[in-house]
Amino acid sequence: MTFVSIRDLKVAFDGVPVLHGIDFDIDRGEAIGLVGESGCGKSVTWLAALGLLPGKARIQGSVRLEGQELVGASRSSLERVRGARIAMIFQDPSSSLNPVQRVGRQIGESLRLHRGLRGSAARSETLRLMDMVGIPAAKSRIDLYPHEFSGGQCQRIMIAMALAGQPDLLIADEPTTALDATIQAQILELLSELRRQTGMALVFISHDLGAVSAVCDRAAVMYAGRIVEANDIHSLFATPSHPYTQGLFRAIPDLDAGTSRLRPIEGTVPDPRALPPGCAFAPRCGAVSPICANYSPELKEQRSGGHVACFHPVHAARGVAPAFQGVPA
Ligand SMILES: Nc1ncnc2c1ncn2[C@@H]1O[C@H](COP(=O)(O)OP(=O)(O)OP(=O)(O)O)[C@@H](O)[C@H]1O
Repeated sequence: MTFVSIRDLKVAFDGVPVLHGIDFDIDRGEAIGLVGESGCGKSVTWLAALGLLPGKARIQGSVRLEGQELVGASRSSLERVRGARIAMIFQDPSSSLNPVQRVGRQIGESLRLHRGLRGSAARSETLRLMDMVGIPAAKSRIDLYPHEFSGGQCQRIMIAMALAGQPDLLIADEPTTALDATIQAQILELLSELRRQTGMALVFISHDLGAVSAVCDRAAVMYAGRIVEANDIHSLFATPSHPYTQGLFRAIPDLDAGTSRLRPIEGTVPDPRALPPGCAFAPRCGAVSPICANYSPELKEQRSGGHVACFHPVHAARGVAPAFQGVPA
């Protein structure tokens, strides 16, 4: 049975569609990246799946976790899934950690909630988790408050809280965006290592193709509430086919060639209330033709593998090495 299966997932706020029918599967233990500019629908996809959107959101379609339907599931069954089967970490740990509660207590609370651990069992498991996520001298720091840790260490504590429920799937929503480059690389390395150790699957949400390539097996590129390209990470980097994916690659600073090679995609993601009639990327696309202005292309499997939603996909090798292919040891 497919581990996670998302079919025709749609979300609208106050009657305005922001997600237009998302389809994808995740295998057990797989790491999948969701990439795209701000506002493309990366976060809404998962908040919808976990029942975390506000009441005004209208959700249609299906998200199944090993056959269990999550869309429309009762609050109590979603509460059982959250944390224990699917955990989520966010960009800014300081807004998710309670500033007036000791970190050990916060991790312990997750252990009590999801695994029923209390007292000395919870404390020793908290220490083990702090150690696992690389907090040095955990024994002497378990009773400190969040402000006594650095930003990178707070993100590690958030990861420890997420792991407390032994989830089968961790959703990391821009987990490194607020961190500087060295700490970012360390957190990416930690996520990859934890995935190897625990066998959990990972959804890594990011603007940053380089970071996605460092941790993911596969990636889906989103634009204006749709998946426009999906492929294994190697093929996506070698032969990006959608003009938007190509644009994202051109926007990566190429340190070897100097910053003059950086070419941002002109224009902005359209407002969901004023989407163009055909392909939503058409107004920004260099390969646009009349058909693009009138019809929205479907996501189709390509002969070369991978899926692309474009009337004019490109099938040439990119020939440019990604700026960031791995993390330093
Ligand atoms: N609670 C909400 N009410 C109304 N609109 C919302 C709400 N949450 C998200 N949206 C809209 O849904 C669309 C998708 O947002 P989403 O947060 O999923 O984008 P994203 O790709 O994750 O961007 P970012 O990288 O900035 O988080 C955007 O147009 C956003 O304005």
